[in-house]
Amino acid sequence: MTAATPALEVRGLSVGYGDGDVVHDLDLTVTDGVTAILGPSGCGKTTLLRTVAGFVTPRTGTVTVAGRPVVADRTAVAPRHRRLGYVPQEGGLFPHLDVAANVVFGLPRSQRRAARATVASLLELVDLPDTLADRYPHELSGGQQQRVALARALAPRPSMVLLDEPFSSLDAGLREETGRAVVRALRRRGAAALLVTHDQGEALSLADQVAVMHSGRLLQVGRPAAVYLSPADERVADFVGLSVFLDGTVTGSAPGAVRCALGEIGLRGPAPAGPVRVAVRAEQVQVTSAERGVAAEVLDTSFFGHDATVRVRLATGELVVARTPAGVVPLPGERVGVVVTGDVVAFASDRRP
Ligand SMILES: Nc1ncnc2c1ncn2[C@@H]1O[C@H](COP(=O)(O)OP(=O)(O)OP(=O)(O)O)[C@@H](O)[C@H]1O
Repeated sequence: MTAATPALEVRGLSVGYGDGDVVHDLDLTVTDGVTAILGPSGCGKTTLLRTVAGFVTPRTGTVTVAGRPVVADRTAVAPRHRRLGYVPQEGGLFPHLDVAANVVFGLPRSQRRAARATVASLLELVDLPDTLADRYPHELSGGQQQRVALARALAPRPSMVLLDEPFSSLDAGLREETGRAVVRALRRRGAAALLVTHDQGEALSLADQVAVMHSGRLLQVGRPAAVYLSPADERVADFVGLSVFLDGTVTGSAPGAVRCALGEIGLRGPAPAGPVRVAVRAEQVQVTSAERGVAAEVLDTSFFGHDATVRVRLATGELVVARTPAGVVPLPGERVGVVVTGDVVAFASDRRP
């Protein structure tokens, strides 16, 4: 594989189990690094991952791993020969084998015996101490189990690792720490990764590239900031981040601006002239004193510690959500003013989800 050879190329992939397809004519290129497949439950993320792994046979399409076709016209390379690592949701460690035996399990039999030093270096790779080598999976925390599962997946030096919701069973703090450790290990090893998740925070914070999936199709593939700041359509804006959508009009009277119930707001990126749907991120909405901004009444609030969300109803009837600092949360029923900071994106009105 040369530096220019993508770690993974998927072209025209359609996959179904019965009558209809659950993945439709999908294209995806992973150059290197971590690509997150982000989408709601049932959109086909796991099916895509399992098809790349070779556990599911597609109806049509091709899959190329590090320049080598593994699914093509008359080719279907067996899963174990695809040079891919696989980390399932709950690690999938063998309960009757200790950590060392689990880690070397993916290596050819001839290499397993001489592997004590290999075990130590693989555990070090995932930031675990060698002292865990003799423990059994039930003697490890959930985060440690996932790191061992990654060490096992990386042992045969795959060009890419497939991770299926690997952190979903971990609690919030552990999830973040384990996620960072896993990405560090992948980078150290120079392995690309496809990470399936329905957690947008995980996708945005861990991945180099985010592919937003909906009903078996990819709506947008791009860097995390691009997907967040310039969503391709209303469905992406709705699924990634917390937004409110308001009817608006791009009149052209103020260039690069849109008029909606929150006033006239600058536009980020192009928007069609005429009626549009305006996406305003909750963190762009400031709740202030009633004398300022657009008049509103507080409906309810949710306190999260690091911040809070405040749901308000505008005098025009529209509901708007604001993300506010946790120290200044107004009370339900309070009359407030609402101000938008920064630019917004807008989509043609006929492209509602
Ligand atoms: N083995 C199977 N046989 C039949 N239908 C299946 C099978 N596996 C998945 N499906 C269906 O295919 C669709 C996509 O499922 P898939 O598991 O790929 O989605 P997902 O996005 O990974 O969902 P989740 O996040 O809930 O795991 C769903 O409607 C599901 O019911």
